[in-house]
Amino acid sequence: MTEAVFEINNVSYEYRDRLEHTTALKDINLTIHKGDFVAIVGPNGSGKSTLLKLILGIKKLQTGEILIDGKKPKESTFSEKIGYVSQKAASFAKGFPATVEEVVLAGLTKKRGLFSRYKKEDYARLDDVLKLLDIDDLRDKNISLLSGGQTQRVFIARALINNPEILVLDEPTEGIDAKNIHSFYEVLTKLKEAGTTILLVTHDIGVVIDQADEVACLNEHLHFHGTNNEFRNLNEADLSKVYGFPLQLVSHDHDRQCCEVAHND
Ligand SMILES: Nc1ncnc2c1ncn2[C@@H]1O[C@H](COP(=O)(O)OP(=O)(O)OP(=O)(O)O)[C@@H](O)[C@H]1O
Repeated sequence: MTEAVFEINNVSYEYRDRLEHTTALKDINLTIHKGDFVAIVGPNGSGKSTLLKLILGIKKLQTGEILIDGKKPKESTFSEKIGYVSQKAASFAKGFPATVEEVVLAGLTKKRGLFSRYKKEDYARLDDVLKLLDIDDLRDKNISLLSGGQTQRVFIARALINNPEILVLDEPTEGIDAKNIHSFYEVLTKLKEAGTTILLVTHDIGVVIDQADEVACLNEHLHFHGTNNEFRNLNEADLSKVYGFPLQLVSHDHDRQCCEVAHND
């Protein structure tokens, strides 16, 4: 087994305001290894985004510990090696007056500074990521004129321009059509082959069990963490238990595949 990139130990999290406390995560233990493609699945409100935000240091830990590359996040330089695409990245782009090239290059701001000029190697890397995501023909277009799927690719390119070792994606295929979802997963496969660790939050269980190496099912607690084969071999009762609410498997063709899941209630 390769070394651990993220170690999440006994992590709990509550949103607190004056009137109420909402528990988002309870006692989560999860280790993610270098080069793995891990999908985090769970129903709405199950704590997926909260867990990603804690891992990325966007939210402050309340209970437990998260180690990145064996170190506390503050002592680690690893955060520079993480590319993140948030759930709402594409919707922020509406009405934003910038071209695709400008948005993707902005991914280098942390490395190059806000006002420094980009280098020749930055433009070479820009060419590479635009080609990888098949958006090189859009480079001079205003981002606000793109479709949802194209915009999502632009934000993935922006996360990739730094050559991250880890890519963290929060529901990246939301609002994208089937054809574009397929080519999006092809990109992830290429990145995985190149050694990138991928952490993907999604509702798309059918696609995920084909693509990811491991599946983690979250619903406040971590109900299951195992290989995609172990996940695939769960029976309906187990699946409902690990997913955290009653589910019915919908089989396709002759193969028993949990391509889709539906509420029983
Ligand atoms: N800013 C906030 N203030 C209060 N409660 C919040 C806040 N953000 C999230 N929550 C609550 O925390 C819980 C977990 O939310 P979270 O966004 O992590 O879930 P999720 O699994 O990512 O959901 P979805 O699939 O709908 O994106 C939910 O009950 C949610 O209502």
